[in-house]
Amino acid sequence: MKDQICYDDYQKTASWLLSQTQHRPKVAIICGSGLGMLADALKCQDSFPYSDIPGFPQSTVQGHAGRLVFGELKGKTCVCMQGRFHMYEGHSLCKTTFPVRVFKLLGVETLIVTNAAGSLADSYQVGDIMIIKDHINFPGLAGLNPLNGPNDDKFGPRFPPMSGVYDKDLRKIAFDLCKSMGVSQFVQEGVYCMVGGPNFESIAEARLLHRLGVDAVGMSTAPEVVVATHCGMRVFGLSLITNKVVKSYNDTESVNHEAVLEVSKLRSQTLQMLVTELVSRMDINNNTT
Ligand SMILES: O=P(O)(O)O[C@@H]1C[C@H](O)[C@@H](CO)O1
Ligand code: HPA
Repeated sequence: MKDQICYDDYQKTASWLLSQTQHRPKVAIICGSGLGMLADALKCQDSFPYSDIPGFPQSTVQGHAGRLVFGELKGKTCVCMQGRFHMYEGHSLCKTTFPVRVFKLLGVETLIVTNAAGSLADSYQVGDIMIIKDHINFPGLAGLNPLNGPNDDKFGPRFPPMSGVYDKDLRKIAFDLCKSMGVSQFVQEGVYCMVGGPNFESIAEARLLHRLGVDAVGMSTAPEVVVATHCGMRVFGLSLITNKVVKSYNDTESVNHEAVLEVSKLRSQTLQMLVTELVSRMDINNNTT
C-alpha cells in the first residue's frame, strides 16, 4: 500500500465492503491487544480477513487477529476491527488510521477505541478499566500526525480542535453502567498517553510521564482518535490496565507482551458486556440494509 492515500482509495475500500455486506454500521469498535473477543458478541456476523479487503493494511502483532467483523450488538449495527495497526509495525500514520476514514465513508458516526495500557497512576491496579478522559499524543506533539500533508476538506478542517474529544455523555453512561454491573470498584477515568513503542518505557521515561499527569501509557489509539475527530465522529475510549509501569530502580519486575495478553483475557467478559450495553444505550439511527 502506498504512503500517500487519497479520497478515492478510501472510497474504493468502502464501496467494496458495502458490496459484500448488507450491514450498515453506525458504530465502529477497534479492539486493543488481546481484546479481539469484543467482536465475538456481534450477532449475524459478516467477517473479512484484512488480506481480502482491497487497500487494507495487514496486522502483524500477536493478539491482533486481522479481521473486520460486521454484525449487530443488541440490534445496533457495528463494525469491529479485530486487530489494529501500530506505528511501530512500520506503517505510516495514514495507514494505521486508514480504517477510520473508511468507516466514515461506511456511515459510521461513533468510534469506540480500546487498548491495553500500562498504568502510571499510583492508585490503579492491574485489571482496572480506565475510561479515557483525554489523551497526550506524544508522536503528534513531535510532528508525527496522521493529518500531516495536504488537508482533505471532504473529511474535515485543516486545524481541528482536540478539546473535549472523548464524549462526556458516553463517559457518564459508561460509568453508570459500571455501577449497575457491580464493577465500579475497578473502573477509573484518566489520561492516556501514546508513545511510539515498540519498547516499553525506561524508568526515567516512566517517571517523566508520571510527572506529566499521565494515568496510562500505550502505543496506539491517539492517531485513530485524531482522524475520527477530524472527520466529525463521536469518540469513546477504554484502556485495560495490563501492567503497572516500572517507576523504581528497586523494582525487579518488568513487563512483556505475553503478560499484557494474559490480563486482557482476564477482563474480556466484563469489557464485552460494558461495550455491548454502552452500544445498546446509544442514541443511533439504525438502518440495516
Ligand atoms: O493495540 P494496543 O494499544 O492495545 O496494544 C498495546 C501496545 C502494544 O501494541 C502492545 C504491548 O503489549 O499492547
Ligand atoms: N507501556 C506501553 N504500552 C503498553 C504497556 C506499557 O507499559 N502495557 C501495554 N501496552
